[in-house]
Amino acid sequence: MNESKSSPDWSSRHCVPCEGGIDRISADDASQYLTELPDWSLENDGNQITRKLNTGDFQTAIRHLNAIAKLAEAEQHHPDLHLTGYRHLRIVLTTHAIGGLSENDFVMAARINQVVS
Ligand SMILES: C[C@H](O)[C@H](O)[C@H]1CNC2=NC(N)=NC(=O)C2=N1
Repeated sequence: MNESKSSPDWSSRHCVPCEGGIDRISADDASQYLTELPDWSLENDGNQITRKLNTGDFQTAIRHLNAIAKLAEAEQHHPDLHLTGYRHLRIVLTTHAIGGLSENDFVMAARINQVVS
């Protein structure tokens, strides 16, 4: 395992436009990356990462949702956002263009952590 995989410092990076043509990140590498992002889990055979945020109330959930939407537009990488039970937010990241995980998903996860903290 190389140094960049153990300390990628995702939050200092930005998403790179992706329209395919790159390899999906393997489930093994994704698990390693998630040691830096403990609120996130690997799902769907290693093709997506998710975070659940149980906020205190509807307004807080909407505030987080709007902050994530603004970030997604700035980075041009867009998570699926599920708001259920009026205050439970589930965030799903995958790279549609490759049908799996790219570095963009980990950059977004780290940046989402910053905007919802
Ligand atoms: C060129 C630009 O990166 C693409 O259109 C983006 C837009 N946002 C995206 N968001 C996500 N989650 N996956 C993508 O493949 C994707 N593609």
